[in-house]
Amino acid sequence: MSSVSIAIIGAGISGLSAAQALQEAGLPVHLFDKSRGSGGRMASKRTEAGRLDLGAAYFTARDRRFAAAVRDWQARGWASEWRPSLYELRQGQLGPSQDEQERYVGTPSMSAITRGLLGETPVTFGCRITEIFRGTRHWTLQDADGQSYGPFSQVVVAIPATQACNLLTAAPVLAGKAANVAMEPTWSVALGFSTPLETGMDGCFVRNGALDWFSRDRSKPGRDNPLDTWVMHATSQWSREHLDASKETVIEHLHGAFAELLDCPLPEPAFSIAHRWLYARPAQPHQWGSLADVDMGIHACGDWCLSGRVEGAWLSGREAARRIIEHLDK
Ligand SMILES: Cc1cc2nc3c(=O)[nH]c(=O)nc-3n(C[C@H](O)[C@H](O)[C@H](O)COP(=O)(O)OP(=O)(O)OC[C@H]3O[C@@H](n4cnc5c(N)ncnc54)[C@H](O)[C@@H]3O)c2cc1C
Ligand SMILES: NC(=O)C1=CN([C@@H]2O[C@H](COP(=O)(O)OP(=O)(O)OC[C@H]3O[C@@H](n4cnc5c(N)ncnc54)[C@H](OP(=O)(O)O)[C@@H]3O)[C@@H](O)[C@H]2O)CC=C1
Repeated sequence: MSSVSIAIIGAGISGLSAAQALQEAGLPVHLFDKSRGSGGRMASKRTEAGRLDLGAAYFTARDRRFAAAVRDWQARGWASEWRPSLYELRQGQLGPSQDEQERYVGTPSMSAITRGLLGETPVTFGCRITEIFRGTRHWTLQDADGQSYGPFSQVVVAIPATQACNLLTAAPVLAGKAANVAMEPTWSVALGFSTPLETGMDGCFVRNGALDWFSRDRSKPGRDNPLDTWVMHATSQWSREHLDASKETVIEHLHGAFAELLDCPLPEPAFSIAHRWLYARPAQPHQWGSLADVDMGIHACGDWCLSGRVEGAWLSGREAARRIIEHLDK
């Protein structure tokens, strides 16, 4: 086996899932991420109201391999089951909508899972990769400041499709597939209240107008935020139509939609924050697993290759790793 590292661009759940599987097979990896930390859309934002899950609110585990990984994360204290009191808006009426679905969250915040998976893995943060070149045998990466990294035996591109296609030019078939995946935006807003809201709801599927979903942070296990914080996600359509709205406008609008829906008085929030996810979810899910030119040694993975959720992203990273290991074993 080669002692030259495998480069993984993106330290979200798909990149880290690939990294873990490759390292378990004895292959050295090096991760690159443009952010200051791991997690991507599964990260939590550090705010004056505590750590807030402004991206993925929770995840489910329907695949047995992913369910086994989640049990391992639970045993390590990185994740717990979340049993929210769920509501739904149906024909204009809010009502309880409990189900048997098991849902999980990172503890004490969503970030704990990717922090745990990252462990001691070599990583370069604050590094936006802009180009990937293949020489006669190896790959070289270049970042936005013109700095080069390499050599690498293989490259795994584990970032949203819209961004991935720019890095996949060495493999035009892969670049073409990524270019055809539209990613939808999501505006996310958190509001914090000094007095806890008097409602029995912990989470609510709204899917109407501006609001898609909202949930109460303190109903999740391991949270000890000083305020009663609520995170709301706008629908894809509303987010698209308000893509360039100011954060203040978005907060005001989602606050208003939340207040109209609630079954209790809503005091003025003591804290508010908005975050725009430009590439939140693929418009249509694909069942590719991962994309690869195995002979060249270039792979793409992420939620857009499989289901558009945390589970799909994790499975896609595993699949990219499996194909690399299989090819090297030949
Ligand atoms: C608001 C919102 C709510 C969601 N809710 C849920 C939910 O309830 N349940 C669920 O299962 N899923 C949910 N999701 C989806 C889930 O978060 C994603 O499916 C999953 O986290 C995607 O992981 P990933 O590794 O494919 O990509 P990402 O998490 O996007 O990771 C990609 C990483 O690559 C980095 N990167 C990008 N470009 C470059 C570059 N050029 N160079 C270096 N680094 C780069 C980014 O910084 C990022 O860290 C939600 C997403 C959003 C935005
Ligand atoms: N905003 C984004 O960018 C974004 C949001 N995503 C949301 O993530 C969850 C995850 O989906 P998953 O399949 O893992 O979870 P669920 O089984 O909880 O939800 C799937 C959809 O099923 C409906 N649903 C589920 N339970 C109930 C319930 N008790 N009452 C009413 N409805 C329920 C609901 O919508 P649909 O009926 O299918 O329209 C759920 O959305 C999911 O919420 C995504 O919207 C993922 C990625 C990006």
